Amino acid sequence: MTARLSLYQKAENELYRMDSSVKTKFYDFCHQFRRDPDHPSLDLKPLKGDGRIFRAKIDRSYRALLARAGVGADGVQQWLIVAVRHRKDVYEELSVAINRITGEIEFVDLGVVGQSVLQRAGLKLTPAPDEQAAPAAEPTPAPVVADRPPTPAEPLLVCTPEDLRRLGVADALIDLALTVTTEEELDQLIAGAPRLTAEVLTGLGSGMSVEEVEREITQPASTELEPGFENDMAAALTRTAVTTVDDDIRNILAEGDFRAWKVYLHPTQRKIVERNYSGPARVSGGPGTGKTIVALHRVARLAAALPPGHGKPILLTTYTKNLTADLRSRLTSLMDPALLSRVDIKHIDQLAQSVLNENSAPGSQRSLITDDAALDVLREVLFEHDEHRWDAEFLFDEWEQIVLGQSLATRQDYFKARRAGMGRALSRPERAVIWKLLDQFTLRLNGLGRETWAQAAERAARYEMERARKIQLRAERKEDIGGGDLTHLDDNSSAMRYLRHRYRHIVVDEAQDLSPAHWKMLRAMVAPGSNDLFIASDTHQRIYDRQVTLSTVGINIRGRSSKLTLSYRTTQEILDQAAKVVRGVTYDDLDDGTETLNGYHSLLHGPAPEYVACDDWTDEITQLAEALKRWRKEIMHPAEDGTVRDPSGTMAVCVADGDMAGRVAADLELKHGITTATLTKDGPQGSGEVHIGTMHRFKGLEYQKLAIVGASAGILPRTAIVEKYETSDPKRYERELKKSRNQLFVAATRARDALRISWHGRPSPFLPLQEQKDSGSGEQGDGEGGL
Ligand SMILES: Nc1ncnc2c1ncn2[C@@H]1O[C@H](COP(=O)(O)OP(=O)(O)OP(=O)(O)O)[C@@H](O)[C@H]1O
Repeated sequence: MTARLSLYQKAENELYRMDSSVKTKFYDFCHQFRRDPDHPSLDLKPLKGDGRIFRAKIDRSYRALLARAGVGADGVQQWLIVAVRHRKDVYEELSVAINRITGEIEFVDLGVVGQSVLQRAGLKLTPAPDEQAAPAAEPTPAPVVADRPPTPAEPLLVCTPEDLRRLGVADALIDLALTVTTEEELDQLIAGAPRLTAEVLTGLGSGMSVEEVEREITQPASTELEPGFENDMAAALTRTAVTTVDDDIRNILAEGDFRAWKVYLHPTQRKIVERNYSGPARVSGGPGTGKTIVALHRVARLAAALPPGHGKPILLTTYTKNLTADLRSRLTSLMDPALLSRVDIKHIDQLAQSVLNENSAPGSQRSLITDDAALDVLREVLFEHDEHRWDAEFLFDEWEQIVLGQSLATRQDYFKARRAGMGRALSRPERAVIWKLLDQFTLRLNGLGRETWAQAAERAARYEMERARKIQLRAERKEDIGGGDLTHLDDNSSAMRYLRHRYRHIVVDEAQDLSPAHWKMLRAMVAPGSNDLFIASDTHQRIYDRQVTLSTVGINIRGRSSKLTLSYRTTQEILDQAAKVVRGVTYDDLDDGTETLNGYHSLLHGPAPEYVACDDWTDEITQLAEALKRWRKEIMHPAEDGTVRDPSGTMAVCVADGDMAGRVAADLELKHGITTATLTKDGPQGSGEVHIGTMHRFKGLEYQKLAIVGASAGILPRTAIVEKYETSDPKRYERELKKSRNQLFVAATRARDALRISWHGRPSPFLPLQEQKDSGSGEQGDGEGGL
């Protein structure tokens, strides 16, 4: 090897989209280049704009654009492939620079900036002379000033060149960005810009202030550059998201961007993964911003830093069973098997069950009962006591939120308990009656040998807290006597002597849905200290009625919170609409603060979501079937190299409840010949092409094309359930509405390229239809009852 080659992330993304014949030739090119960059077949020549950029031949039509990136520690010349272009798209006005904020190498190609912007800025691009047609090379002063258009329009961004410089926009794009006058121009500039520039401009374009962008986008991406190495390309290369081109690259290219998340982390993601936290830390961010990816990489990093040993000192947990299976399979493909064996991967209820098993005599375990079945038991108790002041739903909520939520063990505790967020005030005598009823209810469950999931979690938390208390007590006593053995303690059994916290590190995904009991259990399972808890969550996606303030359960994340804003999943068009579903509603940040979607954006673009008003159920299903068939055709359209994609599992239909899921599946199969698979808690059941499930089941998943069916008023939110709270318990009513709104938000953000929402009757009030109408786009038909 006489040259080392790396591939810039943007170039790799471009390659994924190219015909496979170009990919094969590119691979051969890399092979040749590494052996001998000066081989005549490669025809390596400098471009005139920036002395560091060269172009070389991949084949007759395609060129690799390369930047010299210094010499490695072993003396080998390093090159970075910054782009792969058709020869007619190669211009002289290319530049590479080291970003002053991130310290990364950035490549700027003015060729991708829109013509109107270039013209307004007075720039004209100079095509690079192609080797065959090239006249004798003449020095080309770049860029050339062209005629300016007569009437300059108002610039879109309200900031100064100095602001943009401070925010980290690439120097070559600062003046251009300030000449942009329309959103289309800004989008085009963003699409071709280096990553930090794109994020900053998107943030400013979406209305964030310079200060907000600085705080939420620039600061998290900043790196302290070693003095003296600020302009060192070799040092900058180590900070840049690149793939080292070796024999592995062929597989990466063959697999497409499916593997991209394993290879690269965005600098903001990488920072969050690699930071050393002095205590619990949290990453938040809108759907698809890579919170799960960050959590997985964080596990891998923590595992790599473990001292040698056995056992499983790291816990990776999440809320549901199918997400746990997904985390396991992704982690398996990310980590070395030896390190993976040090990670315990369990969903939160499974974890609680293992604690209860450990603490119960054989055969004495209670079996679990669903909330609906438990509610029936409570109804029986109320009936027997001829109690009508409160209905079973109200008391069940009181029990889960207040009694279990705050682990209240005695009547006195309940008298003193704060009931913030609960709609109805309760006097002391009322509390006395309620306590008695709930006591009867839990005794009844106990007698049946049953308990709810929430109850099990609360019991498990108590066992774990007791265990943590013993560990702490022992440690304190040991410290008091200056080390030594505690032979004088009452319980000096070996079980006690070797009692340790279960985990060294805990990583939690989809944390917004965990209950206070879950948090107490987790807190007690890991010793307080550096890197103890790492939490990934988005409270806009909270779809169970759980609320927690982490600081009240001993988890202090202040000063250790970070936010991701770039969606890798959803197009900007889908994201805009989804964000409107939750706009105007306040969300907590799992602590005392609030969380917003400010700066949430995507660099991907696609068609606007479709809103479809239908006449009735049959019409809705018929139109859905037509859309699914159209999508299928699009997915199976042969690629340039003739390959055809398998559409299985790329499309999904999301509905509000299980009954509707069954009806949609039956109608699609029987009336329209479309095969389906139902999403269950164990993943998709059946081998059909289109996945169908309730909104709860879509948490954490993603599909290329997604349809939401039955988005009608009365269903979203379910009037029959929420209506009764409107007057009797306004706070509960608000909570129920929010839960339903969040479900729609989660469902809509599962779509990658195409989203279609349909209803019959009146549309759901959560759909952003009025704005569609006002802007005169999107919606088809106007639905019964109007909007
Ligand atoms: N650095 C990256 N490079 C390429 N793809 C990425 C990167 N980070 C995330 N992705 C991709 O973006 C998609 C969303 O990622 P992920 O599921 O981690 O997001 P999330 O924030 O957890 O989403 P949600 O909150 O909706 O569950 C996935 O397909 C993932 O592979």
